[in-house]
Amino acid sequence: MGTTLAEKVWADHLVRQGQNGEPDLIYIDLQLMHEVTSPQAFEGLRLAGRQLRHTELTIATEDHNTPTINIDRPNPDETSATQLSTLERNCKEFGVRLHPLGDADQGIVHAFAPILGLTQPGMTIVCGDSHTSTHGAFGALAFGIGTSEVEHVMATQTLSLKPFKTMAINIEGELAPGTTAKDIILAIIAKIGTGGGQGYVLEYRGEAIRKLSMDARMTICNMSIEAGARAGMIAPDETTFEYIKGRPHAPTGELWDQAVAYWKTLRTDDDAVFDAEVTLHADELQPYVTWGTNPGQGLPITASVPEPESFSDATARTAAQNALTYMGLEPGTKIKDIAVDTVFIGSCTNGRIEDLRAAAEIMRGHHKADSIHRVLVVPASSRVRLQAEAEGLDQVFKDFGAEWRNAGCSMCLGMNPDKLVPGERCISTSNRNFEGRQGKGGRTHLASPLVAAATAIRGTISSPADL
Ligand SMILES: CC(C)[C@H](C(=O)O)[C@@H](O)C(=O)O
Ligand code: SF4
Repeated sequence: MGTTLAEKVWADHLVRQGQNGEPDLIYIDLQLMHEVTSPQAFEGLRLAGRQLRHTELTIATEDHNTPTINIDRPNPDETSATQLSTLERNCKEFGVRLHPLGDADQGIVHAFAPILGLTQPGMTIVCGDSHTSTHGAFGALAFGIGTSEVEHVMATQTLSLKPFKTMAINIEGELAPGTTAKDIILAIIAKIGTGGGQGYVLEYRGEAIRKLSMDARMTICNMSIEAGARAGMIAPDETTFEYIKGRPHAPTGELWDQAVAYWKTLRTDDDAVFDAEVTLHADELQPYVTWGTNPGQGLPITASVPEPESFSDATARTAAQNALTYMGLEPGTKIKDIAVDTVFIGSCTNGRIEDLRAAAEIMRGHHKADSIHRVLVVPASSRVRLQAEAEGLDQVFKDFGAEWRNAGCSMCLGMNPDKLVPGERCISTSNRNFEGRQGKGGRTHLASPLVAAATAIRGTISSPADL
């Protein structure tokens, strides 16, 4: 019997196979790092008097606690300032490469690495961050780990793990205009639920996936964790190789040819069997928007806020009831009738250059609705910011009445000054709509950059087709 892509990458990194139900020992090719989940790991190494096993295989950036304006001034938040200075001190002491705030390669951990060509097919990549699944878009086995595991990887370059189960997610057909990778993943999570992927590596396959750019594939893999999965992967193909070629860390010359030859073997065999399989038809998809407080509580934009009684499952019913109370929504309200205060375009889900281009395309020649309080456009990495500025997108955003910011996690989560105030309603291109996620009492509707941009023009949740 053949094997799946995930199983191939796993097998190629097996240091020692676990006996009698014990976990396997897996080699880790790359560890990415940020300020939030690294301090205790460094402290652990320090206390044990250890060094990194492979200093060159851990690379850090600053993203969660960084402000996105006045970055040359002292951080206004003391805790954030301490987090950042601690990372800087730790990286210096242990010799870890760091892209700090102000560096041209600084950015959200899941955005800066692919841009540098650090993320490559067939690698095992870890980070103390759940959205590490993003890197699976390249056919890497990439997943979030806890702080003690971060320390373990630093010390040994390995991890002790039980193999993941495999799930195929087939996306057949083609996306209609106005629908995007974000709608695919929101629809998947709405279908399988926030626990549907638990224990699995998801492999996204099918015609719609093959046609997606790398930026779009990253959007999909990014949110695998929101379905509860350990990781998400897409088999590498010409689109992948084309993206990597010529990037600073991409192999060159003969090594490039060897790499591509290996990467081409990284696909699920025709006779391989997945532990589970789900199919979705891209051509039937509409733009998706969440109405609740978990990423699975999403619906097509033309739907109405559901009645909690419509859920047959008691837990789902209570969850819907609580979500509606928190979100300040009445059942039966058309999603398109919901007025928002704030628009956030950014994050490791949708802050890449193609997302900004798509948003700018819609905003060009328009101005934000008067009822919209603020529109934040935040590039996922400093390279994306530079690229956008070279293309004049920053001017389009500014003319529109949006704020053009420096790179970072920004309003994706309330760990930096970009926060919602209680009751503020936001349409956001990020990946989590949990209570308080974007600031205490803030209300989040997840959507694509196209929907966010159209909403900024009309003031109520809208798709480009409504313009
Ligand atoms: C802070 C970090 C550990 C966290 C994560 O693991 O994902 C954050 O990035 C998030 O998106 O909630
Ligand atoms: S942008 Fe959001 S989801 Fe991504 S790493 Fe930052 S906080 Fe986490």
